[in-house]
Amino acid sequence: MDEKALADLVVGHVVDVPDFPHAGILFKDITPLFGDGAAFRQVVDGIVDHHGRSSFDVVAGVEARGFLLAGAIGYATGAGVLPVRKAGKLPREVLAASYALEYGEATLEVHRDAIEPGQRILVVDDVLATGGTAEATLSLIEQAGGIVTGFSVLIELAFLSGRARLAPRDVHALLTV
Ligand SMILES: O=P(O)(O)OC[C@H]1O[C@H](OP(=O)(O)OP(=O)(O)O)[C@H](O)[C@@H]1O
Ligand SMILES: Nc1ncnc2[nH]cnc12
Repeated sequence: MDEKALADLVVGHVVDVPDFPHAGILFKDITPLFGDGAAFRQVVDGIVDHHGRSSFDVVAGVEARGFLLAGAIGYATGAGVLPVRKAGKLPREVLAASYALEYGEATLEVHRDAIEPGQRILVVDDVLATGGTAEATLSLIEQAGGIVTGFSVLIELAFLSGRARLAPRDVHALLTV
């Protein structure tokens, strides 16, 4: 499926919800896309095709919505998944990074021993907004000696300029609004 068709597919499966979770936020609800098996498969394939299977060793997904994409890509490619979790969920020694996102603040964690030095990691999530979440994920992976080979998101909110915080890395968005 070409890039235009993928963007149209995402457009057709997103619901804009005003004032969620706070007044002034236009929330991009992508649950209809995950609920449509054919569409979900097309976006997973589109992400893998963009980066190329040989460009990464493992797929990192950011809790919680990023897990849905990472699980599917990690399974489809046989690469497996690195879960990037919200604070306090991982049971062993962690690396942590705190950050601000479009509508709040949080801390992300990975197990300290989950990343091998030089391991090539594709990071996936549903939405790139301010880039705070993605930048914190990048910092965790690099602290552990991993290499982020690219980012993929379903939707990029370009007016929040998150992409600039990840330069010069490859940031791939199926839909940019
Ligand atoms: O670019 P940013 O401004 O950092 O925002 C993007 C992040 O915000 C959402 O996650 P959220 O923390 O709401 O978590 P959820 O997946 O658990 O709903 C989204 O899934 C991204 O991870
Ligand atoms: N506007 C938005 N919609 C959905 N997820 C988001 N994460 C950060 N901003 C968001």
